[in-house]
Amino acid sequence: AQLSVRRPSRAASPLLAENAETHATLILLRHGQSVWNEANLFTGWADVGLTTLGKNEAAQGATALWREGHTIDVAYTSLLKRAQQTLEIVLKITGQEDVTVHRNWRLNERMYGGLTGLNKKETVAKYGDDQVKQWRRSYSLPPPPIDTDSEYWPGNDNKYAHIPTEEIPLSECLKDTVERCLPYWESDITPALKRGKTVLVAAHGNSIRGILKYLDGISDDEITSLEVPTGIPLVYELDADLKPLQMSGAVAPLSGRFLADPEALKKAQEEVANQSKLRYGVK
Ligand SMILES: O=C(O)[C@@H](CO)OP(=O)(O)O
Repeated sequence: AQLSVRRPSRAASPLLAENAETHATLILLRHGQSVWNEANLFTGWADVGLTTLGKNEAAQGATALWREGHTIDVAYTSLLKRAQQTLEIVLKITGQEDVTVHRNWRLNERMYGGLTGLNKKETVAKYGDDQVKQWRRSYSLPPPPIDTDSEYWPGNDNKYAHIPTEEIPLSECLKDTVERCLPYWESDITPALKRGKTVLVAAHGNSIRGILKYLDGISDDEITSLEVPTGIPLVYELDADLKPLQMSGAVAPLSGRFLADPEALKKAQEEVANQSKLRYGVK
């Protein structure tokens, strides 16, 4: 059944500085925990589904959005099922299953190259903390390329048969991810935002980090320490030039706000960073 949604007046959001006027709303959502997140494996374009916890995270994110009364006009996601499943859960729980969903490979996770399928902590044990940190978070140094014989090279997956071979990555750093995300941002997402729509993008940790770097003008250095947790919606209000408005409750360097209490958010962000720290957890 359609849930009733309370749409706050756009021009009078209590979360915005006085005189700031919202033209469009952008909601970014990383998928819930995937089977490979759970196993602590480098994932990238490997197409794995959500765990039960991941589905619950998506449901919690959906509830947080529903509580705030967001009415989604149009939704975008990647070609990977963990993001698609998350989006489906959100639209179902918020009673908005009729929303049009656009899927595009340019919103995929960063392609993890030769690291795809390796355990993050085992990789640290083998190559060292510094090397893995660089591979995970350096802005412009890509991990080693994947072998084109590998089952994880997207060129061997018919889902990507429509993409020219030279555009199918062998490995990507965040800079590469930004460069392949932005053309889609400009061609397909920007027009909806320009028309004042409320847009939901269900994507991935690193494709969202790339969009945030662009939106908030975050430096190459600062982006290395920004983590995006699973299943917590991140809401941006944009002005008519699509510049982000500073929202109260936002944590620098972001001007949008995560729908989570600050302590829970910090803990979730630290957990992402700690996935490649040997002394944390068991996997
Ligand atoms: O493995 C991946 O594809 C990503 C997201 O899960 O991991 P990381 O946070 O290490 O970049």
